[in-house]
Amino acid sequence: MQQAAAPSSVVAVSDLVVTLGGRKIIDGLDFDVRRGEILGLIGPSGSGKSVTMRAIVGLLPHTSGVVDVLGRDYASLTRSERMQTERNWGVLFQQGALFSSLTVQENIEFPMREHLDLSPSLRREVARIKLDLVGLPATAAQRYPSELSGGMIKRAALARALALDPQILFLDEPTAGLDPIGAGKFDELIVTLRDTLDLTVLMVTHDLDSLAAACDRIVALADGKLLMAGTLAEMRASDHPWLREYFHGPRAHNLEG
Ligand SMILES: Nc1ncnc2c1ncn2[C@@H]1O[C@H](COP(=O)(O)OP(=O)(O)OP(=O)(O)O)[C@@H](O)[C@H]1O
Repeated sequence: MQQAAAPSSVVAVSDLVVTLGGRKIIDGLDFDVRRGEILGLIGPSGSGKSVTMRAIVGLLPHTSGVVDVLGRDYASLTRSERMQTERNWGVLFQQGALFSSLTVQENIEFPMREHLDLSPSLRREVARIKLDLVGLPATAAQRYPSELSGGMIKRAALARALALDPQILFLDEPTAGLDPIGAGKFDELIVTLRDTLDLTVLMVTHDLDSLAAACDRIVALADGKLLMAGTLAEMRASDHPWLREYFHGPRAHNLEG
């Protein structure tokens, strides 16, 4: 059954089914992302978190159901309407997915070239502002991704995701591969950006510290279905075996007390 998007929903996923290679990966999923929140998407490995994110941003087709972004059903849009809608979101893929043959500056400029009609000098200027926003020095602009640390790659990819001043950020495991201090700083950066740029954020994560430090709400998936949606406190109070193990297991010691 399809649900009407709540007024505050920036993303509303209704009865989503995604079938890949003949297998139902997402199986009747419902959840929404509310304006201004940072929503953490969790679940066991292979439960369909990345597929869900890719289906929302139109990189994977869905078999049935509705993905409504900013009040529009993405699947029903024309090509030019999709281009317009895509300007409203930025995506940070796992491992950053920067173009290795382009400098950081060129990577950040890439979405601007695709979507905006800016002069080269204005593009350069905007790219420098985005670099500054994510806490990278101006000297990083001329470097290639292979010359950056893992943390710098994440920040550069975040700068690229912010290139078009999006309303929504989609982040796929943003702190994976970062040391705990770097991961903590990245969480802080996401919260600061959300607050200063009025962003709404959907973050796929396995990182319990990120859930505690950055996320307002959490959606848990299992086998492509919604397990539970709620706050960290509500998740921690759940009796569901996977949620109990996840939120009260040995790795959850920072959340205790
Ligand atoms: N393009 C594809 N074609 C076929 N199957 C796919 C494709 N992409 C993902 N899958 C399958 O879909 C399932 C869910 O994958 P997904 O990457 O969404 O999991 P996840 O919850 O993000 O896992 P992890 O936490 O390990 O990153 C997996 O079984 C995966 O093999």
